[in-house]
Amino acid sequence: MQVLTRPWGAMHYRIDGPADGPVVVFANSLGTDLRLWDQLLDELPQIRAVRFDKRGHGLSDEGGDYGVDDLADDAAALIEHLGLGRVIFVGLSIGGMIAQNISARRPDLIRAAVLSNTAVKMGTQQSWSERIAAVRDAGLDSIADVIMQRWFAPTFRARPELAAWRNMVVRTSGNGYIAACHALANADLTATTRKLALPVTVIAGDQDGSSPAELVKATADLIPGATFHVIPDAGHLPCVEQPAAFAAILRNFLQDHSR
Ligand SMILES: O=C(O)CCC(=O)CC(=O)O
Repeated sequence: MQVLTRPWGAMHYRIDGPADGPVVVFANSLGTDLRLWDQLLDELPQIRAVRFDKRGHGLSDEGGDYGVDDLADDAAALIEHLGLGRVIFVGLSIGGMIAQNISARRPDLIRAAVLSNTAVKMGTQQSWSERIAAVRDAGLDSIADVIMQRWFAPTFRARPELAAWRNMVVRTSGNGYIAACHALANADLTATTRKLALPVTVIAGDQDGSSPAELVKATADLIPGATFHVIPDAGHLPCVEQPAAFAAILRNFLQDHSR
């Protein structure tokens, strides 16, 4: 078990893959922990994968109130602590906001970025306030079924693994989830993301109910030179539903941009 001590508490992380593989750092989404990337990493045994549980998720401490800047600072601290040099950074949803933010603020640490199912701004103050109130009043269990509908296409929702993904959401700390909702409500990365000056590829799912493909494409269109891919038969977590398709995109991107 590996932990980096941050001023707010313990941040859990994990490293897999060969020491001489291209280093890829992964940031996960709201209500998921670093197991989000398990299926994808089965497809990519050649990479050195560094994953972490952001504050309030997985095995990390809750970490109080924070914004996307703070989450990006946590990722930067991990990259520096491990002496990883300049990495490829892959982030999904709020993890994709971390990827945009760290790419803009710490280009000394990021060689290229993959933005999955994310945008410069997600949701509205009202939608996040409603979600925060629901979690505060009735817990994550009360919204878990609706989340599963946004996350997964119907074929995946019929699979037995659905129960495990639902459990992952329900077992997330309520305080941790609410703090991440506040960070999402307050984040608008338009000004910095449109000035990104590194290679970026952007991935959407054609059935994403949380960050629809058009929203994701609008962010891709803002970034000079960014490429854009839509993965078919995938909702909000294409690395889970279509790991081979996601891995093919990442493999090509790594070929062009690692070392
Ligand atoms: O997944 C995220 O990080 C935020 C977007 C979202 O609202 C996901 C969901 O539908 O729960």
